[in-house]
Amino acid sequence: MTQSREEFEARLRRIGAERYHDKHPFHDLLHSGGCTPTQVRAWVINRYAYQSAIPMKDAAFMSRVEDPALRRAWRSRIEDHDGTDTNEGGIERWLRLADAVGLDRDYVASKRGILPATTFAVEAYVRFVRDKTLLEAVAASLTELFAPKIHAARIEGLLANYAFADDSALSYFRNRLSEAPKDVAFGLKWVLDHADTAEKQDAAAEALIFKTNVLWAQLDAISAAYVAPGRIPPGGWQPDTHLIAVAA
Ligand SMILES: O=C(O)c1cc(C(=O)O)c2c(n1)C(=O)C(=O)c1cc(C(=O)O)[nH]c1-2
Repeated sequence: MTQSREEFEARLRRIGAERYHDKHPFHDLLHSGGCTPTQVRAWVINRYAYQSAIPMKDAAFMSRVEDPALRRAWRSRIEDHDGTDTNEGGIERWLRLADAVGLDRDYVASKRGILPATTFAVEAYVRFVRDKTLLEAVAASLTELFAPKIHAARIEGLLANYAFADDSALSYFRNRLSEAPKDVAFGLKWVLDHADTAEKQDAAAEALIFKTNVLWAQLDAISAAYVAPGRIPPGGWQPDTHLIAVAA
């Protein structure tokens, strides 16, 4: 049976409450100051896979949109990450975080050393957005409903617990606090407007679940490789390599 707008929105929010990666133990470790410099660096390196793929998935999305108004509403997402003449952009901000934790930013940007499972998860998201319906693609982006809370917790936790953390290092997250709400307000309304049958609502909910799995799998991969006992897969970043002379 088709759910009302309100019921369907509540269903989407429940998916976040149950499955979003703020529940992952690696985030508790990171935000509470329990990560070693190696674990923080492993997270920065691997999360770059996600950061660098986001504008590519948004470009993949836009390449399929016939409606100029939808493309116009969407394109700021690419600029938020890639930057403009007046905005350095999220990718550059992420590389500043890499600098701050003592990593060679060229190594991070090269994406060598990213864990296999992280790569698979991120590629699955780009492919999902390229291949599924537009409704499923927009619904998958709605994990951003839950992101501002984790970004705020991260700013607070990192500032309190790590010497590397300052306004410059954490500017990525502070910017997302203002960028994400505009994206998600648009995306949520679009999904609620377009998921007008039970089948479409189910597909949108499944897409959001898929996306929570993309996020969760990345943290599982980092934990399996870098949290004790820890087994780093062949080709994964080796601790104490590709550093610059700054203490994390
Ligand atoms: O730090 C996080 O926990 C987190 C999560 C998510 C998310 O929920 O997908 C995004 C981001 N950050 C983020 O910074 C970001 O730019 C972003 C874009 C998207 C997307 O699916 O289009 N998700 C996220």
